[in-house]
Amino acid sequence: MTLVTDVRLRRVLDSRGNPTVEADVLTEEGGFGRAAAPSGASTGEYEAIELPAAEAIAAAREDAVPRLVGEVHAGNQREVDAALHAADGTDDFSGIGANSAVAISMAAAKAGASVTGAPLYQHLGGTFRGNTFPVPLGNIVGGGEHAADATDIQEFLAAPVGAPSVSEAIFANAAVHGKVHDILIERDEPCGKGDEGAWAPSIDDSEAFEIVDEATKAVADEVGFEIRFGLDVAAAEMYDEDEGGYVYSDQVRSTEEQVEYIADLVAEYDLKYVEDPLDEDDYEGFADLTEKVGDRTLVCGDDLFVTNTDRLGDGIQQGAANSILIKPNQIGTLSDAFDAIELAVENAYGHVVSHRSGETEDATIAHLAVATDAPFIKTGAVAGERTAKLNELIRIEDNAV
Ligand SMILES: O=C(O)[C@@H](CO)OP(=O)(O)O
Ligand SMILES: [Mg+2]
Repeated sequence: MTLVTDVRLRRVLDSRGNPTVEADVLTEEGGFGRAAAPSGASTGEYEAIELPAAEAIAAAREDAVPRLVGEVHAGNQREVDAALHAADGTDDFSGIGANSAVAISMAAAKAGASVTGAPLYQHLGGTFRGNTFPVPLGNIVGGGEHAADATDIQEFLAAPVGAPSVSEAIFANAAVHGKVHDILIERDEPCGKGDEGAWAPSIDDSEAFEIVDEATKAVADEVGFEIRFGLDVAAAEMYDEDEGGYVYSDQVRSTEEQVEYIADLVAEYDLKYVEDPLDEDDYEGFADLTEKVGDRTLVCGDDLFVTNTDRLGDGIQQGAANSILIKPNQIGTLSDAFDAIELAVENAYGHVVSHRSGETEDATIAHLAVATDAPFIKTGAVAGERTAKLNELIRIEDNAV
């Protein structure tokens, strides 16, 4: 019923204005799915390889499309993703590009869903999904690789943990984003936005903590539920062995100092979430910090784990982090992302489904989060390519997909 009859690939724009891969998958019975690959800026060293879009498309047309058309069923995700791996022939998707792979993998899932008539989250997660929703982590202020002359820490993320519904959580994050703008104007700190729509003022991290703390508290008072906040430190981008550790604008912190610094921030601001607080090779540092603060906050591995079951397995063994960021394009297929989620869940690690800094209107990750009962989703607070996912969550909640 879902035999693939055609796969079409094209270059489209991502939110940074770069070309990315869009895939259409067509099946018997008129099934159709379309999806596009996102793209990172603070990419992890161990991620699957993204090729230039034109190159990825040419390679996929040559090697993958013949293994898909007339050969696999879009409704059988493992069959589709195994064909992508076989076509690629490497262990990091450097053959056809993780961007071609993930676009085809997600488009096939949508095509499979369209034939059965089920919403994508239900096709992926089964009939018992759709009643629980992730807490959206909303990027409010940021810098790092996502904006020049802004904070050292890449993302300050609102976490509306007490929201009674996902839509109220989403609107609360937008309100925090608006409140931060008001405070910045009061402080005479006019600014633009970074790649994900977060404010990117030329302030230091300590001022950003003050402002985000004030804004989350003010909005929590207005809406009447708890809003905490968290960070993506993206520490691998700061780490420089030759400099002796983590290079901030005003100082260099050794690994021990970095662990202490983050633990102090968790205590002082009651942080709900800390992503990539240490370098992507430092399992030990992650384990130290998790030991110190893991009972009160989520310590999340993004560049550390890169949605990869081998790296997550190592982390579980060493007690490094207590949650994993899930980015399908880091690993190349939905099947691989599901494997990482299953391993995490089996080991009581939380999973946080995530966008990339370069995004499209594609809303697959909203469905992936609901399908897997993810406790959190990180997909921005404002900006069209971010609201595409947030508004899809609102529609899923409203049974309108
Ligand atoms: O570090 C991150 O978590 C992501 C998304 O916020 O950024 P990028 O896509 O640039 O890796
Ligand atoms: Mg990150």
